[in-house]
Amino acid sequence: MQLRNEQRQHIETLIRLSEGQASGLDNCREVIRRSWERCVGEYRLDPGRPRPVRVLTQQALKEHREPVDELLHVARAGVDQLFAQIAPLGYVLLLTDRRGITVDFRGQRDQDPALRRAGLYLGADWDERYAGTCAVGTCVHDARAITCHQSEHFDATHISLTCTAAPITDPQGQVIAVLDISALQSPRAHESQNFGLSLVNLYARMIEDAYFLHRYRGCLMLRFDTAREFVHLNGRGLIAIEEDGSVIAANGEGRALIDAHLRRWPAWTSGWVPSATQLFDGDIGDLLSIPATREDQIRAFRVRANDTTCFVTLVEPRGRRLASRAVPPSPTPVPALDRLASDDPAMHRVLKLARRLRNEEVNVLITGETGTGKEVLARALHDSGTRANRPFVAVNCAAIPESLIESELFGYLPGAFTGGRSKGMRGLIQQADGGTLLLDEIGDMPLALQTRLLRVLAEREVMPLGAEKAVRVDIRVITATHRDMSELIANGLFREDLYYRLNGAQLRLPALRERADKHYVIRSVYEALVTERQSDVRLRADAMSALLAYAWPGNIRQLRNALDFALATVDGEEITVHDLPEECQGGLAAAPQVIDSTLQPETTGEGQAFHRLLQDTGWNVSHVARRLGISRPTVYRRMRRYGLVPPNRREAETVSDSPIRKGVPWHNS
Ligand SMILES: Nc1ncnc2c1ncn2[C@@H]1O[C@H](COP(=O)(O)OP(=O)(O)OP(=O)(O)O)[C@@H](O)[C@H]1O
Repeated sequence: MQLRNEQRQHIETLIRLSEGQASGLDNCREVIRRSWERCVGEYRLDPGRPRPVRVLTQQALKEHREPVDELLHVARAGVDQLFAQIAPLGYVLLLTDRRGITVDFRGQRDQDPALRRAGLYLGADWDERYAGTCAVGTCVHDARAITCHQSEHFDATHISLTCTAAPITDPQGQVIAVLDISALQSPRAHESQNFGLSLVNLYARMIEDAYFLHRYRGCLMLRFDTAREFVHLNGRGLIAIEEDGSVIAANGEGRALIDAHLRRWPAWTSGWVPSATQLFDGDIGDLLSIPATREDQIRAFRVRANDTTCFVTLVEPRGRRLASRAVPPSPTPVPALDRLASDDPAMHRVLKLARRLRNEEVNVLITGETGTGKEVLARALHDSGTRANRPFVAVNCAAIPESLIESELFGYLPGAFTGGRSKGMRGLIQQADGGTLLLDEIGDMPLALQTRLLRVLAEREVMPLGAEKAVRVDIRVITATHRDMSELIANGLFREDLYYRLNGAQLRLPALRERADKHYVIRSVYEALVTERQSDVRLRADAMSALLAYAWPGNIRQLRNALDFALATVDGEEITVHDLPEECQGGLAAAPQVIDSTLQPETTGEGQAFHRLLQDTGWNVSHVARRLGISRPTVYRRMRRYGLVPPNRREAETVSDSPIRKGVPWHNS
C-alpha cells in the first residue's frame, strides 16, 4: 500500500504510543487516547500495518441481519429521513449491529467504488478489535455517541474519513445497534462535525423510542416530558406499565428517572424498581384515567425524584381498550375551590385536601410566598363550607398597630377608653361568630396577644376589654403566613403550643413560577379584570408568551398588577408584549429574585425614602405596594419598623378607617 506523508506521521505517533511515549498526543481527546491504548495493548493491532477493509459475505451478513430484522424494519423511516438530510452534504449512513457489522446502508451510487474502498458499505466490519479506533467501534465500546474525525482513527487507511455515531439501546440500556454518518472528505476542524453529532443523537433516540413502542405495543405506556406541548408529539420519557402501575420497561429517559428516584430513595432489595405511582406522585386511578378525564389527554404530575413537574399521557395498547379498567369517579364539584387551579400537581393536592376540610372544624394554616392567593383560598374554603352564609372576617395581623391590636381583635365595652373610643366596639373575633376568622400574617402577632388568642381557641370564648364576663364564640380559624414558622418558634417569637393548635392541617400554596397551570391562572386573572373593567381588550399571543416566561417574584398579586397596568394604559384593542410592565417583557432573563423585604437590612436612608414615597402617594398603601412591587402587609410592616404613622391615625387614633379588616362592613356595637 502506497502511504501518504500524513499517514506515515500518524503511524509514527501510534508506534511511539505503543512504545510508551506520550509525545505528539497533547491534543488528543481522552476518549480517543483510551481507544488507541486498547488497540495496541488489548487488541494487539499493529499501527505500522494498516488493515484492508473487511466486508462480510452475503451469507455472513444475513446471519447478522436476522437478529435485528425487527429493528431494521422499525428504523427504516428514520434512516431514510436522516439520509435525506445528510446526503446533499456528502455524507453516507450506516446502521450497524452491536458487533459493528453494517447491516443497513444508504450512500451515493456514483461514489460506489470509493465508498467500498473506505469501508463505507453494506457488510463492512467496524468492530474496534478489527478496524481500530473508529466512530462505530468506539461507540459500541463506550456506549455513547462519538465523532471520530480524520486522524483520530487508529488505522492509517481511515484518516481521511470523518465519522459520527450514536448508540441505540434496548430497555436494559445495552447497545443493540449503532447509527453512523460518515463522509470521505470534510473540513479540518473537529467542530465542523458538532451539528452532525446532535443530529445523529436525535435520530438514534427516535429510532430507539420507535422500537420501544413497537416492542411494548401490547402494554399500557406512559409518555412524559417537561413541556406539555411536546408530550404527544415527542415526549422523551416512555415507561411501559402493568395495570397496577408496576414498571415493565423504560426507555433511556424513563430509566434516567428511575435511577434518579433510586438515588433519592435507595432500594432495600437489589433490582427493585419503583412503580409509576411512586415515580409520579399520584394514584394509579389518576394515571389510568388520563385519557378519559383530560381534554388534551395530558396531566401534570410531581416527579418525586426531584420535586419538579412533568406532563404525562397514557398510550393505550393498540387495537384493544382495557375494558376492565375502572375510571375513578371524579370528585364532586366544589366551584369555589375548583376555579382556583387547572392542572397543577401541587394545587391538586391543596384542593383535594381543601375539599375534605371544607366542612370540618379543623383549624387550617395556609402557607406560601406573598401574593400566592392565601387569602383567596381561605375565602374559597369558607364559601364552599357550611358556614358560607355566615361572616368571613379577614384580619391582617401585620397591618394592625400594636397599640390597637388587642382592642381590634377582642373589642371593648363603652367606657373602657376615654375620648374617641369611648363608645365601645365588638371585636373582630366576635364579628366572625358563626363564620370564619382569617388571621393573615399570623407570624406578626405580638407574643402577649398569642397567649390571649390561645385562650380563645381553647375555651371558645372571648373577653372584651373592660368586660367582666366572657362571651361565647363559634368561629373557625384559618391562619395564613408567608414566613417560616419553625424559625419564629426557634427564635422565641411564636408560641409553639399556639402553632400546633392553629396548624390542624396545612395547605401549602405553590409559587406562580412553579405552577404547571400558569396559562390558566393568567387567563382567569385577566378575565376577572376584563369583566371588572367591562372591557373587551384581547390579550395577544406575544404578551401571553412573555407572561408565561416571567418568573413572578410577587406571584399572582404581581400578575394582577401587571395586567391591570396593561389594561389601564393600552392604546388599542389588544395587549401586546410592549404594553406590559417593562420587567415582564424580557422573559426569565429579566426576572428579579424573590423579594423578601423582611430579610433586607434597612438603613436610615431607605427609611427616609420610604417615608417620602408614602407622603407623595398621600399615604396610599396600595400605591406604595405597587410602586415597590411588594405586598400591602409588607408596607405596613415597614411603616411599623420606621415608626411611621399616617396623619389621620396620629390625629384621632380612630378605628373607622382601619386598614386591617378586609372586605367586611364595619360595625360598632
Ligand atoms: N386564583 C386566583 N385568581 C385570581 N386572582 C387571584 C387568585 N389568587 C390570588 N389572586 C389575586 O392575587 C392577589 C393576592 O392574593 P392574596 O391576597 O390572596 O395573596 P396572599 O398570598 O394572601 O398574599 P400576602 O401573603 O401578601 O397576604 C389578590 O389581588 C387576589 O385577588
